[in-house]
Amino acid sequence: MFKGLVGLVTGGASGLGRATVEQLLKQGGRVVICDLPSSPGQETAKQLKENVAFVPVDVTSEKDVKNALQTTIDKFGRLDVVVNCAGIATASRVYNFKKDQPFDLKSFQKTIEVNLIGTFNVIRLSAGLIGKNAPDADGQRGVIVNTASVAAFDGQIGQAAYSASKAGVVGMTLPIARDLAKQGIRVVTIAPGLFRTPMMEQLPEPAIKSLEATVPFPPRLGHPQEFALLVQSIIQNPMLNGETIRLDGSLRMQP
Ligand SMILES: NC(=O)C1=CN([C@@H]2O[C@H](COP(=O)(O)OP(=O)(O)OC[C@H]3O[C@@H](n4cnc5c(N)ncnc54)[C@H](O)[C@@H]3O)[C@@H](O)[C@H]2O)C=CC1
Ligand SMILES: C[C@]12CC(=O)[C@H]3[C@@H](CCC4=CC(=O)CC[C@@]43C)[C@@H]1CC[C@@H]2C(=O)C=O
Repeated sequence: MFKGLVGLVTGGASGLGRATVEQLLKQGGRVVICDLPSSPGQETAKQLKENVAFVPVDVTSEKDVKNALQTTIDKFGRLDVVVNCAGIATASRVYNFKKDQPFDLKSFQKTIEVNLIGTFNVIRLSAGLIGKNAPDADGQRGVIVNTASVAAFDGQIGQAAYSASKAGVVGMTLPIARDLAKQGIRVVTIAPGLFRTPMMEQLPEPAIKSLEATVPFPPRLGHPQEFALLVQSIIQNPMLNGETIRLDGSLRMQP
């Protein structure tokens, strides 16, 4: 089923995105990695060698995303699957009473811009291309997978911007799935708990250890490959659509 499949993965140079790129390639797919010019995307594509291309993309830019889609067509001739992993994590309380300072509005806007609007930008621009595929026996033309976070549901202190951005991704999942249903394009969102990636590794190891202890089972950070396996299952299972799936070892984050 994956043989010849063409995927585009945003944030594909690192963490959950990179694991997804590797899994799609392992299954016989071809992949376009979209990530910031400053990311290790070029080296990643070189390491992975065949059936992979890197395109420098800021997901908030219409021009960049259109360019990535054109490269996808030029190199691989079609697009079947989009996986949106690009994202940033920011943390600040709504008001810092010690410094007598409100939340910086630019930081709030940037978080929404990348995590929510960037995801929407990629979906809106790629849907037309996926819709050009001939339908399979089930009428399916392709799949879009988004990445939210459990912070969309149990946002912690300091996560107003991050949680709002991820809740937006959860909120748009069903309406976009409905918008694209007639074309046979499915839309599913994954809400990961805590995964060991460079984003998580910004935290000091003792903080990571104490976070791990809050995960009921298995009491550890998720491996990025476990995220990639869920992406694979979503692609394989035609009944999954319009839904957000928590992937969190039953974690409910504390305030
Ligand atoms: N690691 C974790 O525990 C969790 C991660 N997530 C989400 O999963 C997604 C992937 O995160 P990780 O792999 O952990 O982080 P990461 O920091 O390892 O990877 C994120 C990638 O997104 C890219 N990126 C950032 N802004 C971009 C932009 N404007 N345009 C294009 N690419 C951009 C970065 O360059 C980076 O390569 C993010 O959306 C994150 O919010 C959600 C829940 C938990
Ligand atoms: C986003 C997430 C939870 C966080 O808020 C942190 C982030 C790792 C980097 C961080 C460093 C800090 O000093 C403040 C907190 C945070 C922004 C975490 C990575 C994954 C977490 C998540 O999405 C959980 O669902």
